[in-house]
Amino acid sequence: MSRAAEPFVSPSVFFFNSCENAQAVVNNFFNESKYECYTHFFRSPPLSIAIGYAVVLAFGLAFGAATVALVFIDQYIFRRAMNSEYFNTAGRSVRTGLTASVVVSQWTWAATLLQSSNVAYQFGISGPLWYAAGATVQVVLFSTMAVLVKLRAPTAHTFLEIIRARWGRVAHLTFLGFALITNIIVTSMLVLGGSVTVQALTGMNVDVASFLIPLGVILYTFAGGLKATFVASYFNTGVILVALVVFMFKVYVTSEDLGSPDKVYHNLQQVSLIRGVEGNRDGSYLTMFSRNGFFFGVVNLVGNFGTVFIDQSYWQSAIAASPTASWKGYLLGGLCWFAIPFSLASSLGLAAVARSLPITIEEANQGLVPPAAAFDLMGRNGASLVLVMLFMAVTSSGASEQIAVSSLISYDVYRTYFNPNCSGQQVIFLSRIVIVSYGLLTGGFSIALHHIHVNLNFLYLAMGVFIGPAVVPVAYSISWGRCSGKGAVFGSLFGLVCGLSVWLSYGASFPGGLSVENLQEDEVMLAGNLSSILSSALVCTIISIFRPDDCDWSTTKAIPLIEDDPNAHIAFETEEALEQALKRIGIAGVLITGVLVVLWPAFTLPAKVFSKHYFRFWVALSFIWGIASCVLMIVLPLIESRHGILILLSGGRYGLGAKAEGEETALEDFVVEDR
Ligand SMILES: NC(N)=O
Repeated sequence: MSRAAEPFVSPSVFFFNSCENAQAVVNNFFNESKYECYTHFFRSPPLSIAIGYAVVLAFGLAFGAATVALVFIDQYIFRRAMNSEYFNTAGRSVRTGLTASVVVSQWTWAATLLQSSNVAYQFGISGPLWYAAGATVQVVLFSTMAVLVKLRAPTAHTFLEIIRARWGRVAHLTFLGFALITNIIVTSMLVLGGSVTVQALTGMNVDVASFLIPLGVILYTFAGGLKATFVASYFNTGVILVALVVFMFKVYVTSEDLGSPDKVYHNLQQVSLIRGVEGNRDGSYLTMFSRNGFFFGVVNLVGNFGTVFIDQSYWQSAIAASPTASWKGYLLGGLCWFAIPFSLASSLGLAAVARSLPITIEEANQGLVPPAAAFDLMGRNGASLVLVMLFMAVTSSGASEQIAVSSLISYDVYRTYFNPNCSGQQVIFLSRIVIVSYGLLTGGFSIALHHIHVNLNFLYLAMGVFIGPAVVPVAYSISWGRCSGKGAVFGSLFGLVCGLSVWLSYGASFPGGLSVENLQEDEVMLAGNLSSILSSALVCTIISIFRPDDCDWSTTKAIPLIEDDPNAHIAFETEEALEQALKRIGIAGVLITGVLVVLWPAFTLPAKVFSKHYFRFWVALSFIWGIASCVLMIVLPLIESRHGILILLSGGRYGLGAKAEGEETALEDFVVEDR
């Protein structure tokens, strides 16, 4: 993180090591012989390069082949016509369980696994909570947007179509810029985090890994469109959550070196005494009183509003869901996702501290805390499991990003500005070209970022400065009829200029002037992120109050389809039910947000530095949340699609009775909500 977060050594404790390079030795306060005189953790890759290629290539190809097979069954056995509406919206009928599972997999980035443990490693127990809470609330609040899209723009394919229908060309182009920047930042973070970890664990060249990782994703996204990514997402989410449970049990139950909350607690206390955390109460890793943890929490909150609200992939999943599944899927998905950073970082991130592993700040900022902890506790099996988990996260989120960008280019560039009367087949053709080109391009971006020494931590913290200004105007586009196009455009551009000016000038004021290190300081990131989102919100709101729009949503309801889609026309009763649910969904979102980012952190403050009992309770909570999410995300989509599975397994002999005259196919049953 920043220099301010560098640990300090308590003067009351003397720690000796007899190494020749004593000054450069990192941690190892418990004198573990296997880490004697280590100056960094990854001296040599724990896995062979062949395993790296096997995971990156074979997994990618296997997923690609499985998805192509599913698409084949759907098209040729169940006679599903792949038109452009279906390719880009999955038929607007996906069920709650699968929607939630897709949300979990889309929102599980390389950073979710890596950066969350980095903040646990640097700030202690506050890091996992701030990471998880600060990135869950956006998904939960987005459930309101998901309902509003169904009510006010049921035929939309992208959120930019809504903006164009309301505010016209200038606003459309402005927010198209923000949307593409968001997708590029997110995809680069995915590929960069993935490739650096693949290199550390297997020795594969980062550039080669950056190029190969998007390839398998291209294959299945290319073949099956949005639904293919949804089916793959279900498997990815399942694997990630099972791996999470394995790691939790290893750290707190079965490990010979740790193996119980009490042992972890004892070691964390020892490390706090030897190398306390600057800005934490008593330098302890066991407290929510953490200045830099709090700064990170705010930056995390701001940045992630951008990566949900301005990322087409979340709008796309909302559009793809059936009306009732849209908001339920986001609420459930957000709450289940919480477990991934919280439980994983409370296990692997804290284990890295409790074992005093020789992980340098540079390695931590590259995202190497979980691979190091997993390798330390479980040897090659642990390293392999992290690799698979990471690959699952990168491929499923990467696929969503590819399909999101392909929709933006197809609908908002090609159809809007070049060929308004284009056919569905032209849209599918272009979508596929974009999927391939964007996949390759993001490999290139990630290589470039690596070569200019921009790491995962920097990108993660800086993203809100660039995309934060678009958050409030985009949210207003579907929720506030009086928000004007002028307010939205001026507000977002003003916010961008303001955020960048504050960030760059504040960073330049530190000794050494403008540099990546200074821009990465916690308070600099905090100032830049807050200026971006708040100044934009203020200007957009003030202009809209004085020069209001008068939107009755007729233009957004008239966004044209290319081929007809019966699910894009919402029945009157469904519309009424959604209107009634809207208020409750909004209240639920606000309540959950209040609990996660205000009440929960506030209630931990009286505990000051956690007692052993309090820490046991904390660990128990992370176990319950992790296991419940794992069971729900694996079982719920299966229960919802039991008819389809029965039909498929019995070759069509059983299960059709549940459907009216076999009106839905088996594969549809995996995703289709009862209407
Ligand atoms: N998706 C995130 N912010 O981990």
